[in-house]
Amino acid sequence: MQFCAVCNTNRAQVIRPKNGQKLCSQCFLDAFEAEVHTTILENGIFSNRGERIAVGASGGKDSTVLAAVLKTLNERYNYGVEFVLLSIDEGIHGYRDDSLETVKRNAVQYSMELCILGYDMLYGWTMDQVVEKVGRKGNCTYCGVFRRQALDRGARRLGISHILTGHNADDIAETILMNCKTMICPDIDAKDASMVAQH
Ligand SMILES: Nc1ncnc2c1ncn2[C@@H]1O[C@H](COP(=O)(O)OP(=O)(O)OP(=O)(O)O)[C@@H](O)[C@H]1O
Repeated sequence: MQFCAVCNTNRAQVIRPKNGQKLCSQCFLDAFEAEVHTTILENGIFSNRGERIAVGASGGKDSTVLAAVLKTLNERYNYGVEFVLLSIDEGIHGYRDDSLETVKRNAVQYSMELCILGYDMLYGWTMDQVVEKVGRKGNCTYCGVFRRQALDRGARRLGISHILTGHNADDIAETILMNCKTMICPDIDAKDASMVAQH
């Protein structure tokens, strides 16, 4: 059995990809929260007390962790800001419906206001209808562009000028690989790029 590199008492349960450190779950949570807090302070992310800030909430693990850690730190360090969950329903049957249920539960659990906006409300088309019209090829590109704009429009409707998203290091690596692919490796597709990013 390997012991946690920080407390040296509990069993190590996580290997941190960024530094190879083996930590128990409590020490991992402590380190993660401390790093997020430091990033918030160093970058002056919450400089306007009383400001309402949107959290892009997809119902997936990254944005759920984001909402949870923001609630914890806002209470612990009294940033004095208010978070509003903003969810975009692309209108993809059998895909977003389930995750929106998670967002609704999160809103209750974290006591955050929730705003759900659909592509149908914003653009007059659901993604299912777009696919029916243009086919499957390239539909992720349409969807990604619509989603970014939908988050902007949603925030404007709420009178909010800042949006936080749960993009992580893998997402950034994937974006870089996808942007490079035409130059260095034209055959790589999004799934391959994502797998490379994770390694
Ligand atoms: N439908 C959505 N509504 C609101 N925000 C979204 C939506 N989809 C994505 N986002 C925001 O963009 C971030 C990155 O989205 P991406 O599609 O890469 O999902 P992901 O990396 O799987 O994250 P998650 O686990 O939160 O779904 C999410 O963490 C979230 O903050």
